[in-house]
Amino acid sequence: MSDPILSVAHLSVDLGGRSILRDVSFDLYPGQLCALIGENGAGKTTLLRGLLGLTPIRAGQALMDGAPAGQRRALVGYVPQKIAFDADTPLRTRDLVQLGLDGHRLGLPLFSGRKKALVDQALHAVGAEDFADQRVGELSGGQQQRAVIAHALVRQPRLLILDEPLANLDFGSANALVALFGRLTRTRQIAVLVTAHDMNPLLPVMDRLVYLVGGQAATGSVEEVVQPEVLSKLYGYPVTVLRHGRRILVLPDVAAEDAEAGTAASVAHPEKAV
Ligand SMILES: Nc1ncnc2c1ncn2[C@@H]1O[C@H](COP(=O)(O)OP(=O)(O)OP(=O)(O)O)[C@@H](O)[C@H]1O
Repeated sequence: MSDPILSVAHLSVDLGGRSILRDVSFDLYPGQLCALIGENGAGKTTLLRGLLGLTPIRAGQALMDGAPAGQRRALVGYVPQKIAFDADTPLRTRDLVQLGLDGHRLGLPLFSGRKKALVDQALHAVGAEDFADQRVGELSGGQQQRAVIAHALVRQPRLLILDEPLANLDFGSANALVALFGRLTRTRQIAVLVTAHDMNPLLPVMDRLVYLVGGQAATGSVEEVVQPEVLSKLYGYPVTVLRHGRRILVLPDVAAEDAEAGTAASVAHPEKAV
């Protein structure tokens, strides 16, 4: 196997005097899609910002292509959370994608023919040709996501990072985007890191999983990570894993909690023991 494009080892981050991430480790290789799953406030965005060198790391390291992550931003296409455009934003999809080239190359302009070819390639890669000349503010949520992904892809990054790209999308649009992530990973052999609250939509394309709970992570394949023992340790209380068809649900293990409470009650009130 080739070298990892991203290697995170024992990463810890503090913010505002509070520990937000503790001892997070995982590797990501070209041609792999990794889902970073966690509830609100679990630390997903903080982890991404640490990787990008936007938030200081307290301990551990994040290497991109062997160098400290902040020094390798040219390798990365980043789509932050919650990008929205006003209906009257005077920018076509094509212009937004081209900004991905121009914004980083001031003083070193590309020839316009080459620029147009790169923009067309990125629009094609995300299936945005049909709305390339439409204003971004007039696009649907799913189309806007495609537009910002094309913007991030236009410089042909080796690592694509997407923060909550499925938020607020209907089922069909989310599934179409997930299929797009799978295609980009395989055909371009790039590494893709996607954050989400729910792992289910991403299961069909996911190679690796980083499951974050309160700043601590379990990492590996879905089979390795989504196990009651692994997740119970992470949550700090018993959880059960239910599989229904291709869907997975992680729930507090009520039976185990009741049993534990029963034991505690028995100890506290031995006369009640059966
Ligand atoms: N600049 C900051 N200073 C202090 N605390 C912060 C700062 N930014 C984030 N936090 C805290 O860090 C924790 C993790 O936040 P983060 O945004 O990384 O979580 P998240 O998993 O991305 O959540 P969400 O899914 O809601 O976006 C939260 O408790 C948040 O309040």
